[in-house]
Amino acid sequence: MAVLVTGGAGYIGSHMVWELLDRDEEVVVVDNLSSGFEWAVAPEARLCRGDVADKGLICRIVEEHGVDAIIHFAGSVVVPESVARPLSYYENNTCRSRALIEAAVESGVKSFIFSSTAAVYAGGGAAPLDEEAVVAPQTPYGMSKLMVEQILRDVSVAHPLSFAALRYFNVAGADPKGRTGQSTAGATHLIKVVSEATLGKRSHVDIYGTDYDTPDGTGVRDFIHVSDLVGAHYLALQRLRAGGGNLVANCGYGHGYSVREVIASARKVSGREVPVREAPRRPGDLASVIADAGRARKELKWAPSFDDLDGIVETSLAWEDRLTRKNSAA
Ligand SMILES: NC(=O)c1ccc[n+]([C@@H]2O[C@H](COP(=O)([O-])OP(=O)(O)OC[C@H]3O[C@@H](n4cnc5c(N)ncnc54)[C@H](O)[C@@H]3O)[C@@H](O)[C@H]2O)c1
Ligand SMILES: O=c1ccn([C@@H]2O[C@H](COP(=O)(O)OP(=O)(O)O[C@H]3O[C@H](CO)[C@H](O)[C@H](O)[C@H]3O)[C@@H](O)[C@H]2O)c(=O)[nH]1
Repeated sequence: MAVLVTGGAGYIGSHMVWELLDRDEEVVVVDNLSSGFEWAVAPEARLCRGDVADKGLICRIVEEHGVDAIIHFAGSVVVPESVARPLSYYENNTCRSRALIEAAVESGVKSFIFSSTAAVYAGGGAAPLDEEAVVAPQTPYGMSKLMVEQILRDVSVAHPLSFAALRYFNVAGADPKGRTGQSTAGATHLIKVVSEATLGKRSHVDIYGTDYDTPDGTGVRDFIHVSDLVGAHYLALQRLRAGGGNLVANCGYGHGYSVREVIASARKVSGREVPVREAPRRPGDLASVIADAGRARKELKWAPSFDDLDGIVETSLAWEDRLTRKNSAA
């Protein structure tokens, strides 16, 4: 029995691979390395360089390795880019996922876990969003993911395939053992940007908007540590293998921190100055996005271990530092 992890050379996927190996699972990775790194894949996993839409490749891997479950992280992830290049996002995130699901059905894979996102919700209020909140993606990125959720729902009715679609809120931090982290240059995620600025890899952090209706005027987000996130995927895998049925569930902690609080945390944890510049609001940003993750806690018995902003920032800074030394040694 083996687990196929698509996008296993990327940020979240590379953590998933370590999580599975730590639990003695056999792991095969399919990644086209469009934004991932070969070195990010744990050496004990088998990396097949290729595209998730290559049905021949997927079916061959399923057969050769006895794959019983697919965890599908591969995709394009930059929200503003999806607004500028919608066709490319619908192609990579929706059409290629459809092809992968078809390969899963044809090769008899029974369990499928999909990376969905809080970007499927309309959002807007300050209250935590549960899975019954209004779903109305504001960007092609969010819609490209919601369409895959619907494909999975329909396919699971017609074929013996069960799925979990996990809707991530703001994923951050890095493996506490320092084995992997967020490595993409030019990333736009707040905690990555703050980590780079703290270590002098950027001149400053732009604070996008200081006049939101939030306690300190800056945007508030529910930051979930990547290790807790992949832990939820492992629980979802166990549920599906045990015949537990389909699940759509939010992944977040249920409370948020503002942009200023994140910057203050980086200053505290590092003891360094973090230069900031107040900037206008970023188009499309909401004031506050918080998860109600009651369903994941109830259905998966998910109990997070890293719900601590300073800890998240600390692991992110540690990885950033490691990455700097790794890149300068190369
Ligand atoms: N990072 C977040 O905050 C966040 C939030 C919500 C959802 N997600 C979802 O989680 C998943 C992983 O995100 P990430 O942050 O690790 O991104 P990432 O860019 O680090 O990883 C994506 C990986 O997929 C690979 N890939 C892309 N298209 C492929 C294809 N067609 N075939 C094979 N490989 C392909 C890339 O090379 C990369 O290794 C994505 O589906 C993303 O939409 C991420
Ligand atoms: O340099 C920066 C970067 C971000 N921000 C602010 O920090 C907050 C978080 O922004 P991110 O870009 O880190 O994340 P988003 O909330 O925009 O989006 C993230 O969460 C979404 C779900 O809500 C999707 O999952 C998406 O993939 C993921 O990038 C926002 O208020 C943003 O304005 C700054 O002030 N400066």
